[in-house]
Amino acid sequence: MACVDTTTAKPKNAQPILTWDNLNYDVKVKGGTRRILHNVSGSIYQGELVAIMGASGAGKTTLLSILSGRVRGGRLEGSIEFQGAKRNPHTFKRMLAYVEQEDLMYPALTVEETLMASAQLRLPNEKYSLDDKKERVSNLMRQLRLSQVKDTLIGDHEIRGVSGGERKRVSIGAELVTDPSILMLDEPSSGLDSSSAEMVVALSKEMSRKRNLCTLMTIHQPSTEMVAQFDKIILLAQGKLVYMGPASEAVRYFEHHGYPPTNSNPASFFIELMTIDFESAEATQKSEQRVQDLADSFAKFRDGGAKLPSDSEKETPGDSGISTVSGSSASTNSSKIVGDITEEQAKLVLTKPPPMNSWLSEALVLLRRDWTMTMRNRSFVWGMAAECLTMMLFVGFVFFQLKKDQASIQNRIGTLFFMTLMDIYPVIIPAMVVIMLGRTVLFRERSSGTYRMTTYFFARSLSLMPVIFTPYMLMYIGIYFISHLQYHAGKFFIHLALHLVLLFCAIGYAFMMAMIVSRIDIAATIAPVSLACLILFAGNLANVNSITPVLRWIKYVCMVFYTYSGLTQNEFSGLEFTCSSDNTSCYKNGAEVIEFYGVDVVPIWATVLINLALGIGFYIIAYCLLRWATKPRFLWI
Ligand SMILES: Nc1ncnc2c1ncn2[C@@H]1O[C@H](COP(=O)(O)OP(=O)(O)OP(=O)(O)O)[C@@H](O)[C@H]1O
Repeated sequence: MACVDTTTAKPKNAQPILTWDNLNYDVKVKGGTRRILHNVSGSIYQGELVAIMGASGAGKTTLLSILSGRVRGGRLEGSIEFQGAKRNPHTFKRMLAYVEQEDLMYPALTVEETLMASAQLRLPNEKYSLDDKKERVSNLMRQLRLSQVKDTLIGDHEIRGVSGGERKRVSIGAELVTDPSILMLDEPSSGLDSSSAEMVVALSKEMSRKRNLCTLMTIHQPSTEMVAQFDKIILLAQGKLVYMGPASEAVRYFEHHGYPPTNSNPASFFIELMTIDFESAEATQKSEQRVQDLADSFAKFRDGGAKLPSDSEKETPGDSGISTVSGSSASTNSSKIVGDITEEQAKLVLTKPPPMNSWLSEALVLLRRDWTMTMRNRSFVWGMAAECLTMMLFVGFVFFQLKKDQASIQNRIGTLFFMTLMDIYPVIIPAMVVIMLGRTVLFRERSSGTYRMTTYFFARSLSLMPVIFTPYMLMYIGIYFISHLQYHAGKFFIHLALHLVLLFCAIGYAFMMAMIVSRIDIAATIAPVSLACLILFAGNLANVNSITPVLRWIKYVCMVFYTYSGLTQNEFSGLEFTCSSDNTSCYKNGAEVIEFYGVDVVPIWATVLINLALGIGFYIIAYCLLRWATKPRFLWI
């Protein structure tokens, strides 16, 4: 009797693109460890569309994460080979396109901008001109049926954008813009209506065929039509492999092993078989036993050569018909492609690849992308402008046209201190939120090695500066003249320089805080407290010379202290004040005020330089934290 191999359904003479052997994965749980995957082995070929299916908690995402090299924590055993050799982590991620369950993209970019940024960052300029990249993106949009929404924003729960199905296709497109060998998708149908989910699966199949790509996806409960699209399925139950082979043979396999189909949808039938019933202790034990039997049967079946008797009517000598399921097109293509690995690809497997493009080209692409996003963040841009205009009018008219009497001393000090605080609170917190909003996309892009961290850091900081510096400088110029601070060109420019440097520090501080704390709500609580501490040492609320020596040093790392000190010295030096008979104490000139407030410890030029150094220090710390916080800590075998 003719038999068919149902575990691999491999194209003749083809080498698998990815093979995994005896994968065991354990995680720490309260009171010990829990095994999530048990001795899972398998292989996939180019041109195949493969689904990992199983009930919730079966270990689908875990298996996909391990195969993609993105599993964190726990203990991993076993081996994985890419194109017949041990994987090189640096190069594997360039050959792999990984689409996470959540569509992690910038909501303020359009579909075309998102794909174009991916093409510009991930395709080498040496090989592809800008026009080539545009053409590639345009073809991709056509293939993924996205052309009609190319100018629509990606969107999120706040910004109206493309539909869920379209967003998923953009996520796929952003990964397929290069020519990966393997596409992995984690639950691509989750959250989509049935027709969008079917479209995603159908397009994945089309892409696999056209590009000779191996596509592996986890999927919870596909429709009958979707199951029919898969070349191969991998069924997991409680982390155990219960079937791996052609999708079309799965029902027959279970029937042959004593489980006749109970549902017209094969996926529902498989899930029923593999689900643990928690209704009662007896039901749980029975279903756990069934899963164990299924896993044992499959292990035995595979060890015994994985042959199912073929249907007599289908039987053709020398050809089971099964391998055609896994890829009539795949079979021809696979053997061709495996032999067709370019010299360049072969080299990549052995060595760490150089960055895709030059530092400058990468930085310019990111700067453009970040600038577009910043300018589309209307609440941030207009919020900054409105805040500065309001404060200019408010502060300017509270401290309107200051005179030279004794009351004006307090008012001048009030104006300068308030202006210093304005550089801090209203800048740091919104800037921190804006920086943190892109964290998830940053993690995704770093995991796939899309760009250098230095270019990201440069672009992100630079794109924020004009939006903050411009309204703030205009506000300070306005207040300066409305309040009538000393009309002296030198003093005016020093005043602006002191603010500019403090704003530079504030953005660095915001970056640092955004890297220290991973959640916006926590950051929004910690940042004001840390700033309040700094403000205490600014020299206005407490006389810095009278603070206990144990804490007095803090003023030397307090950027607010330097700016306030510089502004006060700049404004008061050279001023003469009038005294009237009502004044119980009287400052005759600015020098006396400066001395009384103890703000002359550091000369003005030094306050500017020290703040510049502190600012650079914040950026350096923020950069180191960025590298550390976003460093992929994946287990690798
Ligand atoms: N790091 C971990 N620590 C503890 N338990 C974990 C860890 N990772 C995974 N698990 C557990 O392992 C099991 C498998 O998880 P996994 O996310 O792979 O399942 P899944 O099949 O993808 O489920 P779903 O369809 O619901 O997403 C689950 O019970 C999960 O709670």
